[in-house]
Amino acid sequence: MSVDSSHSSNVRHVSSEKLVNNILVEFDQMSAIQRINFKLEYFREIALDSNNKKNPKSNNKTPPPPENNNDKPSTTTKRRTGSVPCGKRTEFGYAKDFHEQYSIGKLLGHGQFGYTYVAIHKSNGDRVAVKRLDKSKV
Ligand SMILES: Nc1ncnc2c1ncn2[C@@H]1O[C@H](COP(=O)(O)OP(=O)(O)OP(=O)(O)O)[C@@H](O)[C@H]1O
Repeated sequence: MSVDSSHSSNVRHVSSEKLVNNILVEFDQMSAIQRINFKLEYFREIALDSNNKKNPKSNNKTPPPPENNNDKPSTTTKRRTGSVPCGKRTEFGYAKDFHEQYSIGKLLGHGQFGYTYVAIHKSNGDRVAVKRLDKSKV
């Protein structure tokens, strides 16, 4: 499955869109088990991040960062497993111009976080499933 983030009204920069497109092309090539692991890891990241935002000083299970190490920002939510570092810009080598390459077709269905459409590659006719995410929900 692929994901198209451009539906969101608060797209901040092109690199972010590129990252999402690249991640989703990778996702398209994963096996069912890999997709499940990807989703689990993704939602774990969101839960961790949202917990840290809500309770920055709370007594959660994440150990506090070492004090006064150096001037670098804290990395308490460091990724532990998985191959796609959510929130970081990663170059997968795929083109970012999704809408140049694909046209969006009919709606296939929807989940909690967005709607899934058929997308057709404009030059070779390949059909893929594209998930359009509302960024306010992730
Ligand atoms: N490759 C596909 N081919 C046909 N239909 C698909 C495809 N992928 C998804 N769909 C349809 O889109 C619906 C939503 O898919 P999606 O993967 O977003 O579900 P989900 O994982 O439950 O969503 P969420 O994670 O947002 O809760 C599916 O129930 C299915 O009907």
